[in-house]
Amino acid sequence: MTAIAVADTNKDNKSEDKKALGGAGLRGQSAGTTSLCTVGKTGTGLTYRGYDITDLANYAEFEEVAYLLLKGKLPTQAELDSYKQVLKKARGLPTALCQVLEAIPADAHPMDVMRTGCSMLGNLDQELDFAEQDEKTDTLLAMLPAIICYWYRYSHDGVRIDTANSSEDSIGGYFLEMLTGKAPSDLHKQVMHCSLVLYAEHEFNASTFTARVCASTLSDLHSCITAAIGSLRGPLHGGANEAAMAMIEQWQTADEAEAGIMQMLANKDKIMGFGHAIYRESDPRNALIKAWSEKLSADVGDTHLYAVSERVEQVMKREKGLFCNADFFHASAYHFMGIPTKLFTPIFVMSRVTGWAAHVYEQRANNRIIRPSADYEGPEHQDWLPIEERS
Ligand SMILES: CC(=O)SCCNC(=O)CCNC(=O)[C@H](O)C(C)(C)COP(=O)(O)OP(=O)(O)OC[C@H]1O[C@@H](n2cnc3c(N)ncnc32)[C@H](O)[C@@H]1OP(=O)(O)O
Ligand SMILES: O=C([O-])CC(=O)C(=O)O
Repeated sequence: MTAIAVADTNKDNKSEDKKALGGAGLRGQSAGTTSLCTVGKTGTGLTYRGYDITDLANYAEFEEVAYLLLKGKLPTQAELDSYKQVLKKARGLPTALCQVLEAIPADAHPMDVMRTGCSMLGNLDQELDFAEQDEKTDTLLAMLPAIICYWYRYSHDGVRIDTANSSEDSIGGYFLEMLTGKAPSDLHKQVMHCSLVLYAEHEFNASTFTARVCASTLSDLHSCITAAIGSLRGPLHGGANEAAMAMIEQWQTADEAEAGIMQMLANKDKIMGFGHAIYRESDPRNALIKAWSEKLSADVGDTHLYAVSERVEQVMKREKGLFCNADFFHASAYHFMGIPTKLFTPIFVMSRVTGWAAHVYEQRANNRIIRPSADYEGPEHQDWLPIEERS
């Protein structure tokens, strides 16, 4: 009797909670404090340390935003120049890391390559004291583009690239040069700055929260970032930009796209690159990357992909009231720049490592181990059964 009464009460509480919190997934609950970012609050709804995302995306280089997140203020020109020099000098991959990357097969998932690369670096460049956190983050930020490009070029083209030598002084430009072996255009470098700025930070999203949970045990930086990469990999989070590309490239015309989306909605499929856990009306990053996608579409003489993407956006609004999140127009933008689809989410990592590291610093500065409770819904007490009496 008692057990049933308790179970019923829990059930009632749970449906009350569900109504109050809009469901599971810790939605609507504050899980800590941060001075890094607001999501869905004032202005366009996204700020980094008080600066609106539109200003940052339109006027800042990615390295300025990295500095803002990691060091707490926008850099002066002299500070920015010297920060970029530090990052540039740290790019060359250690031989032992190259050897590990060469052992990873060409059909590996590039996010697994990023995870392994980060983890291996944690063995070669150990964080022995939290006083080293800035230096370790700089090295990671500098090496993540090199890690993915070294593996990609070796496993796909049989080429060992020289990761230490590049005239490109920005992370975006360096990535494109390492990937293609050619100097990138100014247009492509501008798009990379915007994209990396948009992806840099987003409060307590799943991967950042993963990093903070790991940091709260007083673990090392590489463990926190490796864990975060694993969380970002999933298609409900960072992996959505690749999934969106796989979807839109099936369609040759906007009408075909409309029919395809209607069918997917009838099948109750999730449409990748749409919806958001926090934003209700729009994701402010969408308009910014969409504008670049349109520009790139004209630049490459695209005949259909941008039109397909726009039609998907219209149909999703009309049918479900859902809007594009940061990932949707990233798909076509990256595609127009000639970036292979499977490298889309690793670019997200190259940027978000700044937000993750800044959150690790915050967590360390005011730490209590993150350890929530759970509502138990398993069986009540059970009597022990010797193995021969079990069925
Ligand atoms: C950078 C980023 O990580 S942005 C997110 C990238 N992820 C994606 O694009 C994946 C597709 N989108 C989704 O799966 C979800 O919108 C998430 C994971 C982003 C957010 O999930 P939730 O917070 O649970 O979404 P939310 O509570 O707003 O969902 C409301 C309803 O809309 C539906 N919905 C939300 N997004 C979508 C979508 N993309 N396609 C179809 N239906 C959707 C949900 O199924 C839910 O319906 P239900 O109440 O009948 O179950
Ligand atoms: O905030 C989220 O849940 C997901 C997201 O948009 C991000 O991490 O950029």
